[in-house]
Amino acid sequence: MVNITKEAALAYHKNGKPGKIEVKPTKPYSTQTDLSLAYSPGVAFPCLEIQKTPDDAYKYTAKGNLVAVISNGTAVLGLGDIGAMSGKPVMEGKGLLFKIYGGIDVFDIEVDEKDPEKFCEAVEKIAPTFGGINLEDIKAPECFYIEERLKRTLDIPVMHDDQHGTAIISAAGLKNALEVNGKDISKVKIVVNGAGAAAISCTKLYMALGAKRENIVMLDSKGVITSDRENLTEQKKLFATDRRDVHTLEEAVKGADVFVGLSKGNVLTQDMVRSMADQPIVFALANPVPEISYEEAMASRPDVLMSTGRSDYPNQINNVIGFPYIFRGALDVHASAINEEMKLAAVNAIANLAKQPVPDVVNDAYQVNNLTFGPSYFIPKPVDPRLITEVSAAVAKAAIESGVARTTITDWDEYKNHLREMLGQETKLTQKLYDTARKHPQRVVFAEGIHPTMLKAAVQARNEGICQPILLGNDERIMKLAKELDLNLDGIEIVNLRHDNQNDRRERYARILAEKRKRQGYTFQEANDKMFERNYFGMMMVETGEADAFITGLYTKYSNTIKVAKEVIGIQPGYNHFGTMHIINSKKGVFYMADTLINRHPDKDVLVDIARLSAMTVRFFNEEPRIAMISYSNFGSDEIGSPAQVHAAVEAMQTRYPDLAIDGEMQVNFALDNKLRDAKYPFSRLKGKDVNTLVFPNLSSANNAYKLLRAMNSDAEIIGPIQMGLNKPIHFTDFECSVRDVVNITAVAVIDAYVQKIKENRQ
Ligand SMILES: NC(=O)C1=CN([C@@H]2O[C@H](COP(=O)(O)OP(=O)(O)OC[C@H]3O[C@@H](n4cnc5c(N)ncnc54)[C@H](OP(=O)(O)O)[C@@H]3O)[C@@H](O)[C@H]2O)C=CC1
Ligand SMILES: CC(=O)C(=O)O
Ligand SMILES: [Mg+2]
Repeated sequence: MVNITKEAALAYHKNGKPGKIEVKPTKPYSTQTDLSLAYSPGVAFPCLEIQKTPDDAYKYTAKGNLVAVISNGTAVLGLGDIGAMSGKPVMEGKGLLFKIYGGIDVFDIEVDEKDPEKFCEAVEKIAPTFGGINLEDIKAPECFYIEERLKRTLDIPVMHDDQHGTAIISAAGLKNALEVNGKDISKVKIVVNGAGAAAISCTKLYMALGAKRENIVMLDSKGVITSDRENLTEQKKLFATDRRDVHTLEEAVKGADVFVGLSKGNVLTQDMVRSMADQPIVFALANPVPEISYEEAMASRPDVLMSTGRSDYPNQINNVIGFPYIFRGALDVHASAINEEMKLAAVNAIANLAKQPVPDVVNDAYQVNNLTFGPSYFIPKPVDPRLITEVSAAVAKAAIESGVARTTITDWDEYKNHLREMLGQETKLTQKLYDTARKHPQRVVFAEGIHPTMLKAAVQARNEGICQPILLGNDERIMKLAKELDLNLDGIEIVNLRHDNQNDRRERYARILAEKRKRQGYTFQEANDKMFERNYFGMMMVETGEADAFITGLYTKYSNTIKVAKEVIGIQPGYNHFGTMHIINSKKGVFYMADTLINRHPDKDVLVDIARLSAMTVRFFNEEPRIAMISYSNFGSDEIGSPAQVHAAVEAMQTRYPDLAIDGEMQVNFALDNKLRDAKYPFSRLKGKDVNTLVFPNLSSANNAYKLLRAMNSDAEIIGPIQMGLNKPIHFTDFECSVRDVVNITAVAVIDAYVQKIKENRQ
């Protein structure tokens, strides 16, 4: 749990550029021509096109991806009516969340106007700027009128987030919490504390899901809303109870199954929670202070299913899990509204996602091993990268089906890929690897079946359809671990090499290896002993064709694996060395780096082999290599030691491959900036070319370069290590590889195996 102090929060907002968001140009602006296009005279042309065809605003301006977060500051979080400008940090915060989770740009607009008519007029006048309007923190009952009117008068999606964003996510939470405790929504007794924007809308949606009005008791600041109370607003009347035995919260929650708080902090006591029915659901959603703290609720009884609106506790129910994705889906089909169908589609998509296996990135973000559906995880986490694909696609589909979309989407896979790319989660390369592997799945042996990362990766690779996994290891221990991690091993073979059911297999492998290495002094007995080691055994499976690829390295040191690979598999003809490459899949492009793991102090000949292998591997990924041989010196400026070796390797490569785009030695900045390079070294063979391959002078520099990128949490995805130069698809992992890393390597191994098979068939 994170402890946020006032000082830290103020410093966060103040430091650097004050506030949290900024506007950035999206078109070039460095030359006179750029400026003439961006502004006068060029800008007149799109203006006139839009005048003729208003929908062209989506084509020529930022409208289609721009949402206004508009508030008058009358119900800012649970802080109350603090005024328009005081609410600005919250509205900027919404802007930040829209951007990072939905890729949507936001102007936050604080309107100093409490009169609903005048407020609406202001919004209506600025609406042409935007593709959608997110109303925020406007108090009840005015918010109901405001939203209804703007929905009627505007032809873009308008949503009051505190009403519907909250309703969608809390309804998904309620649906799942009821699945956890096995209760029926039509029978549960629900107490809603609060009768404002959020509470009314949430309760309406619970009823749409099956909750019964007669089972609901709602309270406002004056206590239980009974039907005999005077001066009730229209919205409160909808939920006024005919019961006369309850007046206070304490009385209302007695025996209740569900408490939903959308009111203010610290109004629910531990005794009240204790008085509720078995396995009570407590959603204490007031912000920033919930109706009861997470700690207090959990200490009151062990069976409580607890949520708050805060990100620092489990089961966060907060509209952030809804609004970025709801607007994303609505904007992408130019929807004219956000309707009930779209809201229900979002509820179901969010609820279903919590039941799917959780990706590593989410476990890592919360520093846990294994989030699984249950009492402390029944709502997806806001950082879950699948929210954008699942929720936005469901919303967009519902908009199309319910007739409010003005454009359509036909290829949903492509749409989802586009969403992933937009957020930089997935770029084409990774997608291409998975798609290719999926078309040609192979039998992949995972050496360390008992390692949780490898076990999860094997299961995920099977789920992705990219391979038929074979796990090496003790079957009982693997099955026990799978049970603990809630993994299904259907379709995955386990080979316990100590008790292999193919009785003669170890012996058979030993004979083959001994025969192959007899001239290196190998005896059958030595080879037989080695077959008790997973790397020997697994590589022999590939060597004999009983499997297609092998993944190892989570437990084993490279030096050991390298030795075994050389003995069992051997280096490709025409090479004396092998190496590894890491791929940096960044917003700047895809870069290939070698040798990142194997050759510690390469001399000229080793560097030549690494450069040749790199060229071959880059072509394997369907790209033409453009290789910079890296050093701390440029084109001979340093003439001794490592730069001289690199220089000699470049000369050898250029002589041997006159058409290959390779040059050096050069520093990394010259490699990656061709303008800089061309200006200073116009003679280079790489003139005018964007380098895509970096061959480093030694292991320390290559290894540190990719690890530095990883440690800096850059946007780049790092794929690898990718083995280059062995006779068969034997691939290695890092000790610290994540599940995703291992699955990525598996995809590469599968393609590697498939390509080798094609080559063998041709020969
Ligand atoms: N987790 C989430 O995603 C979200 C949380 N919220 C939180 O919900 C709360 C309400 O927000 P919102 O609906 O927008 O605000 P509103 O101002 O529209 O509504 C507040 C409601 O709370 C009632 N209330 C105030 N004090 C009490 C009390 N002691 N007991 C019972 N009811 C009380 C008010 O009663 P009366 O009608 O008598 O004035 C009113 O009905 C805030 O704390 C907000 O942060 C809101 C949206 C999303
Ligand atoms: C989360 C939110 O919108 C609120 O508390 O007002
Ligand atoms: Mg709000």
